[in-house]
Amino acid sequence: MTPNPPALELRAVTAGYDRSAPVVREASLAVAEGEAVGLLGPSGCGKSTLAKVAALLHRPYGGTVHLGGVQARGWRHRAPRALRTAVGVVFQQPRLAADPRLTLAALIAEPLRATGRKAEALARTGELAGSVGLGTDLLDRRPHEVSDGQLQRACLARALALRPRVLVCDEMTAMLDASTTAALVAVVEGYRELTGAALLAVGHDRILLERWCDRTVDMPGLALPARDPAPGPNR
Ligand SMILES: Nc1ncnc2c1ncn2[C@@H]1O[C@H](COP(=O)(O)OP(=O)(O)OP(=O)(O)O)[C@@H](O)[C@H]1O
Repeated sequence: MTPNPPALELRAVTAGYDRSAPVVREASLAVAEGEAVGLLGPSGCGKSTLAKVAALLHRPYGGTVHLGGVQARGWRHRAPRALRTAVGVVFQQPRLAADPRLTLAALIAEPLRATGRKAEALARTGELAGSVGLGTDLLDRRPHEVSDGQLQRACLARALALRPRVLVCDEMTAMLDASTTAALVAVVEGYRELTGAALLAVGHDRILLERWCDRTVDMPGLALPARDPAPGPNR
């Protein structure tokens, strides 16, 4: 029997913000269906950049991204809907990731509305809020009227709204206290148990990621060894 393709696969991805000096060079990584992989590495090594590439939010200069064996050929809004909705993402700073004008209810329902599922948005917003431990009394508030932890719960609910097969958590708990961290990790694990989704969790906290994930990888180790220079005439 042919094994299932990885839920997420990055092949020799080169990415960054200046083509002449990419921050990620030929990074390769595969996350199997149902697997949780922790991505570790020092600050500034390019973890978030790679996470954005994996979530189809940042176009790489080279290499390919595959979701469930399907190669991505567009990025951001140009990515085909089936691929865009296959991956959910939660960032470190909920205040940068959330539109300050939206109520938490509208924030959570954003992906459902954006994909034309208005009735489902109405029906499921309360359930999604409940699944991340957010009281329905908070749903009419805007981001500036809730705590970072509450807002991050709403961002996690938004990421889960379309039931993604892959969840990318980029330092999701870096700004949160220990009990909120444990609660959000438990939500992600509950979702994965229910759906078999794969997880790419990015962070600095080796202890947390080693406890949370099936395995961890170190960002510098993802880069392929530099190619040997082309042999010269005397080699
Ligand atoms: N939008 C951007 N424009 C230009 N440079 C950027 C941008 N975002 C990140 N960088 C630079 O790319 C490099 C890698 O950043 P990235 O955020 O991917 O690293 P990181 O490993 O996630 O860091 P940290 O652990 O501190 O979050 C850094 O030198 C950073 O300054």
